[in-house]
Amino acid sequence: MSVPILFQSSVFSLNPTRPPFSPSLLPATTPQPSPRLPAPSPTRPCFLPAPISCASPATSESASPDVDVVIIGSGMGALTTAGDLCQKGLKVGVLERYLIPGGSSAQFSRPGYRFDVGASMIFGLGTEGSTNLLTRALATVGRAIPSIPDPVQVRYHLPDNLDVSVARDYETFLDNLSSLFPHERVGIRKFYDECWSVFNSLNLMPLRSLEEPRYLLSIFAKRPLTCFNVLRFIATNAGDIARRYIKDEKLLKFIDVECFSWSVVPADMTPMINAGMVFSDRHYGGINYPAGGVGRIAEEMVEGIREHEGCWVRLRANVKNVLFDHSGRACGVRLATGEEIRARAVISNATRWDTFDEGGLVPTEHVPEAENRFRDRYIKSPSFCSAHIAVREKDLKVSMRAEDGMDCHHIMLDNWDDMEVAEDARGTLFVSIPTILDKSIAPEGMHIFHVFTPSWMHEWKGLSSKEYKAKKQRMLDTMVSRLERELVEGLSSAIEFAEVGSPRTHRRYLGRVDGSYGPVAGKRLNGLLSMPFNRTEVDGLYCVGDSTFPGQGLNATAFSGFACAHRVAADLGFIETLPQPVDDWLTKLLGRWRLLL
Ligand SMILES: NC(=O)c1ccc[n+]([C@@H]2O[C@H](COP(=O)([O-])OP(=O)(O)OC[C@H]3O[C@@H](n4cnc5c(N)ncnc54)[C@H](O)[C@@H]3O)[C@@H](O)[C@H]2O)c1
Ligand SMILES: CC(C)=CCC/C(C)=C/C=C/C(C)=C/C=C/C(C)=C/C=C/C=C(C)/C=C/C=C(C)/C=C/C=C(\C)CCC=C(C)C
Repeated sequence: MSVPILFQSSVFSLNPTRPPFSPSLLPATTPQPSPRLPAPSPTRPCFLPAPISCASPATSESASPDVDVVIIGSGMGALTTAGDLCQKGLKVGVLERYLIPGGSSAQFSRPGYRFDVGASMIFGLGTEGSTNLLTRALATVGRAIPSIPDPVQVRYHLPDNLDVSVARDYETFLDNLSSLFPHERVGIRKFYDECWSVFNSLNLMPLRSLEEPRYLLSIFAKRPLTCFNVLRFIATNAGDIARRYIKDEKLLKFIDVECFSWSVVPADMTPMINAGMVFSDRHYGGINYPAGGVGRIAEEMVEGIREHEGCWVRLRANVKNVLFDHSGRACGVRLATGEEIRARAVISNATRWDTFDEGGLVPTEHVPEAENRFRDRYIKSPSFCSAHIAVREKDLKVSMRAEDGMDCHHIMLDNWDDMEVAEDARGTLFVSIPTILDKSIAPEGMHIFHVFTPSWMHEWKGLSSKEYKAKKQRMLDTMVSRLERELVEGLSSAIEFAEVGSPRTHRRYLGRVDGSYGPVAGKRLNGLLSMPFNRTEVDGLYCVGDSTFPGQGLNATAFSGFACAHRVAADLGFIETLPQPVDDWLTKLLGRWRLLL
């Protein structure tokens, strides 16, 4: 049975009859006034260097006020950086090309519904430790949002009838898995305990910029054993550790799927630091759904940033390129409208490719040689074909109640060989039903299903409009029939409407090259240290988000946001560093060492 696709060309676009979020967040036509530099700030310390003048000859007086830092994009990486910088007393401007903030963590509305653009499985909203980075990001702007704990991170429906629930409680999860592989009971515990060892170390540290030597020296001095434990794992991948303890090939395949489900690469290519975070935090802080939808996090961040004097967020502000002064230092941005905004530092939350590739934000003559190293090591991961589906509960033949055992997140795979990308929706199928946790995001009696499967841009190129629509319909039908067969009987006749997004949709609405989920290692790399940090080789230009250490994921990009804010604040004189020559020398030394890895 074929499921009708409604609004299919406008997925992620806004319903004009319903504001996407509180009206106070609607695009500000006039940014809040910010004093021109070098206005003294009460929090600005005496070691602040003289302001840099951005004297682009082609630059006329900008209509917008100058800021300390201008940020391109409003993904979670950008908003975390902005929040932390505002809190440190800097004047920050955020420019987002789309109508809603949050990038892949935004939400779009249809009458009565709030759909999460990206995944609904949220790490980092816990209350304890130092790795609850979304909670911490919200706190920088004085915000907190209620969240709903998810008792099961994910339920896997895998080949060979392997059905595994990842319970919030660690021991319950180990028991579930060990009952399926009793001969590997010891190995299973050893592998996941190693993940805890990484996590416990990270969770003891204040998480800041790893390219700021004063911070690094201070945490090594305070917690030497913890740091050496992190160093022990930082150049390894999860597959290496899993193989050390586990021999059963089917169990190793399960661990591949466990890694692939968030890193989009198998365990051998997944950095152990990230595996340690994900495989432990789900049992520590847990997976928590933000009440009202994932987009609430970005909305609250924006409201909080706007409350800081001189800080602003502008929507519908498409940055065309970065501006440079006579010395080659990045000193502002030019919008598609021709408007120019000057800043002492520029941060790009666009992907590395959208920042540095031809036609990107940085003109070719300013692209540093060092970018070739990134291109050589990292490739774009595939994008997704996704469907946001509104479903009538009364027409389903299964109970959708958590109490009856229905989980919010599922991963389905019919054939081990199809894990990475299989054409026509045969690959890994990701399913989230956030209304199981939060009924407020859909009308009474309705559910939201968000279903997606990896898909490459090239499969969607060169299609006529009719072929494009037909392909979307085929993908939707395949995804729905897989789901109906394995989990939700009656689904196809309970669908009110569905909106399908392709890699082309993700490119268009999220501004991500080829709609990619993010960078993945193009060849086997040693762990995480070769991933770029936030500084670039261009003076005054920084990157934040999933193209920087430690990669994809909201909590990961929030880490990159805190790290970026720390390094930028240090470079602009808002945080005390080691004396400049020593700071420079040690940072260079660290950079050289990372090149050897
Ligand atoms: N469960 C989860 O953990 C979860 C859920 C959702 C998203 N994610 C992941 O979160 C990460 C978030 O990523 P991120 O912070 O790197 O960013 P992002 O891609 O989400 O956001 C980047 C933002 O920059 C904007 N932008 C790009 N170019 C621009 C330009 N020229 N001018 C103005 N704005 C521009 C885009 O419109 C977008 O809003 C991704 O890895 C994503 O896959 C994870
Ligand atoms: C010398 C040097 C440099 C150094 C030294 C040593 C040290 C000190 C180090 C340190 C380090 C650190 C701090 C690190 C950190 C890290 C971190 C924080 C990380 C994080 C991570 C996170 C992550 C990765 C996450 C992720 C997540 C994700 C991606 C998710 C996703 C999801 C999805 C997609 C869902 C799907 C499913 C369904 C729907 C079912």
